Amino acid sequence: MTAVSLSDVSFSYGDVPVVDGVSLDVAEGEFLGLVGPNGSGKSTLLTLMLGLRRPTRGEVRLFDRPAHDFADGERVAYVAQDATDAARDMPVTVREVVRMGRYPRNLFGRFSADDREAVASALDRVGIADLADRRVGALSGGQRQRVFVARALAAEADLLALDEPTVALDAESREAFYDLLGELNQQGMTVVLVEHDIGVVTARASRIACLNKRLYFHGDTDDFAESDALAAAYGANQRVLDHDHGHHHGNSHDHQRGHSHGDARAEPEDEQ
Ligand SMILES: Nc1ncnc2c1ncn2[C@@H]1O[C@H](COP(=O)(O)OP(=O)(O)OP(=O)(O)O)[C@@H](O)[C@H]1O
Repeated sequence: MTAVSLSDVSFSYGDVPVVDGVSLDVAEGEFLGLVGPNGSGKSTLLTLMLGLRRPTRGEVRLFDRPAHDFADGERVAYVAQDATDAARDMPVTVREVVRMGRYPRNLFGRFSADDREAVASALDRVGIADLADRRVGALSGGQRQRVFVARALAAEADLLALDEPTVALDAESREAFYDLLGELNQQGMTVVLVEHDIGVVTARASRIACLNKRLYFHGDTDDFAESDALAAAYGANQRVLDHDHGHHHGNSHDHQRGHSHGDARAEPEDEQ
């Protein structure tokens, strides 16, 4: 089955168009990397995919139903860009956050043995079982991201959507986190990941969508490296070099400045 299907989707904030005529499908079990320059509409497209915004034109379907029909937390888990910042001040434990995955609409429900088992198993799968009783605010950024993934697993989500989840992490933690996403994808989870570091995405994702308001590329990761879509989407004056795995990048400073290097090699073009 198709997890997400976008047909000619456009979106404007007021009269400012930010997504223009995007059509693409995400198959169940796929790992899609959504890349593009800052402000290219990636986060907006992700929220459209999840039915959190309605397109100004076109249609979005999730698991063969209109995306906006989905209840909060139903089949889909979303780790927003600022989720972990907000969590820093929450006076709750790791276990309590993961439990929320069991009751997206009923935080005060009674927990069955099944629920307890699902929470324990989710904590275990993301490797933070030993942190279950710690306060979320007392964790590292990488550990906190795992809490949100565990909550998605406890909710038995079929689609995990993440928006630049490792921006605040150091290089080692981000690699470990993406290894985890890769493992979950191997186990059947559909993953859609917005990430500005093209090298990281091409190392993990099976499919790439490259966006700059419109779609410049959608296809297999291997074909992306060969295509000139990257240069076209990022515009002239943007030189993309080989990814240097030993080089630390991807911190918030990098993020604001622009883009890290990708495996894909491209020369600037005159387009735009
Ligand atoms: N709530 C909003 N109201 C008005 N304009 C917005 C809003 N959110 C985003 N925008 C604008 O829409 C455009 C696309 O933003 P979006 O956050 O989707 O891009 P992005 O590719 O995810 O960017 P980044 O990589 O910087 O996170 C930008 O020009 C942004 O300023």
